[in-house]
Amino acid sequence: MNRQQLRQQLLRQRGQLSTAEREHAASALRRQLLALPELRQANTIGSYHSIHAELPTHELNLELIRNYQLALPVLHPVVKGHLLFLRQHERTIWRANRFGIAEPTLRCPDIIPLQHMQILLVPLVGFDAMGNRLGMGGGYYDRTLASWRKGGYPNLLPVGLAYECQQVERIPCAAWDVPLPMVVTPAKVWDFRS
Ligand SMILES: Nc1nc2c(c(=O)[nH]1)N(C=O)[C@@H](CNc1ccc(C(=O)N[C@@H](CCC(=O)O)C(=O)O)cc1)CN2
Ligand SMILES: Nc1ncnc2c1ncn2[C@@H]1O[C@H](COP(=O)(O)OP(=O)(O)OP(=O)(O)O)[C@@H](O)[C@H]1O
Repeated sequence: MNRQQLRQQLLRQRGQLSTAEREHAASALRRQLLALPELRQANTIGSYHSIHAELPTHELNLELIRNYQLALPVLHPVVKGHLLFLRQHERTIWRANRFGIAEPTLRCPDIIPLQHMQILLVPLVGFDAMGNRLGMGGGYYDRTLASWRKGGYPNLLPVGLAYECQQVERIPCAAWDVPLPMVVTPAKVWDFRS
């Protein structure tokens, strides 16, 4: 199965989860994630607004913002295929981007560079036992993580969030794919670093 076929199959499977199953998974994942020792040392966390059948992140983001500075992705207005991360605050004005995802309106003082984050939560469509990741196909997070992979942000831990059903035996990967060091599912913390 190629990447596109695998993506379609995984999106179909994910789409079949009921609302109750999704909410239940989100609350179990929240418990796993908030108990991570790596979160104790963090002060700035990059997250995202879930869309479609993605594991819901709304409650998680509400909890995170109580204790951390939270940064949310914005499609880069100039550099195509790239993301910027913006600090969320009480005056943040939201708008839907071209994928229908709510993002903060761009204000330069709100930009948080990746070197100032300790944790970056990453959406995914599928992952395998090596931490390889399959996303929505835009390459946004691969570009975001390209410098991290080269050792650019030694204090940043990217963490994929997924349902159990998103795990597959093997993701056929491309040269630009950046394997994740950690994936958290409702049942388990997958630490691929050791
Ligand atoms: N919640 C969330 N935010 C994110 C991402 C993500 O995967 N999830 N992205 C991760 O990179 C970036 C946006 N990338 C996206 C790429 C494609 C589609 C999308 O819906 N594409 C098709 C449907 C694809 C399909 O069903 O096969 C569409 O527009 O209808 C959405 C987001 C940045 N923000
Ligand atoms: N570091 C990079 N530099 C330039 N192009 C890249 C880079 N990473 C990915 N791309 C391009 O992005 C496209 C989509 O990549 P891919 O299918 O791996 O996306 P994805 O990981 O599924 O999506 P996302 O990261 O947005 O969730 C590819 O055609 C590839 O050429």
